[in-house]
Amino acid sequence: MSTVIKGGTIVTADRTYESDVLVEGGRIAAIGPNLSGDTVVDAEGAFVMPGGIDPHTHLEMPFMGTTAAETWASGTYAALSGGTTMVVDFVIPARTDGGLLDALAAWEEKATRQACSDYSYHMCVTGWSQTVFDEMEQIVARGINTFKHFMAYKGALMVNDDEMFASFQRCAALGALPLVHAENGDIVAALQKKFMDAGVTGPEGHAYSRPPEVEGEATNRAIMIADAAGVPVYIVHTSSEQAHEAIRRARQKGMRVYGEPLVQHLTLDETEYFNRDWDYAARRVMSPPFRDKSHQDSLWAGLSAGSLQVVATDHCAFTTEQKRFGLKGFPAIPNGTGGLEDRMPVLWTKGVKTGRITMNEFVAVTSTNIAKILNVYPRKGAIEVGADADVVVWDPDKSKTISAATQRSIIDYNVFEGFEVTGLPRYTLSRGEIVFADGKNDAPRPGRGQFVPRKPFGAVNKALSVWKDITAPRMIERKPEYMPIGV
Ligand SMILES: NC(=O)NCCC(=O)O
Ligand SMILES: [Zn+2]
Ligand SMILES: [Zn+2]
Repeated sequence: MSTVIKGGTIVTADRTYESDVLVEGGRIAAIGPNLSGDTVVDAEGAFVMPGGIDPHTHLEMPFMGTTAAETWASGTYAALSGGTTMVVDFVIPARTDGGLLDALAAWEEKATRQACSDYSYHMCVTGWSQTVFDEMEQIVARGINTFKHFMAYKGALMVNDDEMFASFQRCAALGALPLVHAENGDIVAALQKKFMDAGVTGPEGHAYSRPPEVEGEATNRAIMIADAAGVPVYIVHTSSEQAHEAIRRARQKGMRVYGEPLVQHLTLDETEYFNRDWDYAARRVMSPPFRDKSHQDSLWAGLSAGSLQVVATDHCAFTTEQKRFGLKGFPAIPNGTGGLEDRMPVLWTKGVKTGRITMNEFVAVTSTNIAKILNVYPRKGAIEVGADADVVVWDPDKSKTISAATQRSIIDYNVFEGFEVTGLPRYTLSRGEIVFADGKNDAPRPGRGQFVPRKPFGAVNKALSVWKDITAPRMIERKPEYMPIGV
């Protein structure tokens, strides 16, 4: 059985051209004019792009005394309906001194049964021990080449500098990439207490207690630790000019540092937390919080200039009922928002249609760049012969108003409620299978999604370790005649 995507314009990270795409056995078999196949997918007037990759999700994650309500089944269906064909989810060990393999087993149990889209994992390092050191190697052998570190969430997920340094060195040795949630967790905890003591108990206190400086400081520190350990580093949910500045500066110095703004931070601002409706404001509580417009401008500039590489969602969706756990005080509001379904349409509307980014940059930041960073390119993130046929047929004229009432996500609200978006998937194909067709409401089969293993990094980590070795501080050989006598 073959499928031909006919009459469209292919848009990749570096080219735009008219061509048909032939799909066989789940892969792209040919690209060229006048191709034919058993099934025809109409791409007339549409753009044919690599399916989106969202490298930052927390589906059914146990967190802050509850569990994120978005399931693997609903979240990955929502993703496909918005043009995202692969998600990368964070595995969180239940213990700080190990349990990486147990946590992976728990995540596999949920994902293999339910995932509609392809998926991969990042492993979180939430403490340091000989067991963590040993298990990291086995995690890499299982196809996971990224380890996440939280500099915030004191008393829960947070790691200290020495633990991070140890883990980063281990990443360097294993050919893995460390990821960092960069906020100064000690200062956040102190500011949370300060605002609670002052009677600021509502969601606005969440934003006040996590100012951009807290993020900028931690980003600088994470970069310094990565440099000392001789490993590249990826900063998740970069939300502020201060963090972006740290990344920019490091990159100018030749360091391999990557930055990931979220579509929420690009399009929603801090006034959301000042809304008089408690539920409205609490539903938007996430870390880092939404910032003011000047930070948004900085993030958009970073995407077009190349100092920021990826747009993700950090999809970590709690219901209104769950958000109300923090009614007595904002520190207890579960942190996280949704966005999986809306990332591509919102970014297209607010980015491509406004001229902030080009179509090719859109493909780069939603798919190709992260495929390269995660070492799955060109199997994913490419329209190339031999690549997985993860393709979105994008209709640039199709519009809708985002609404919780019509979304696939099972959450009872949407932070983009009322956004008018133009540019939506007409079809989404995952390994050649049509998993979303506009106007049809059949969800793809849960469990059809496949785990995508990722090999350790060769070139980048090797280059860095060779250079670090050449430039390493060395002992100075001193002849006896240059040494003090009789001491
Ligand atoms: N971002 C957020 O508020 N929740 C998810 C966990 C994290 O990534 O920090
Ligand atoms: Zn985070
Ligand atoms: Zn996250």
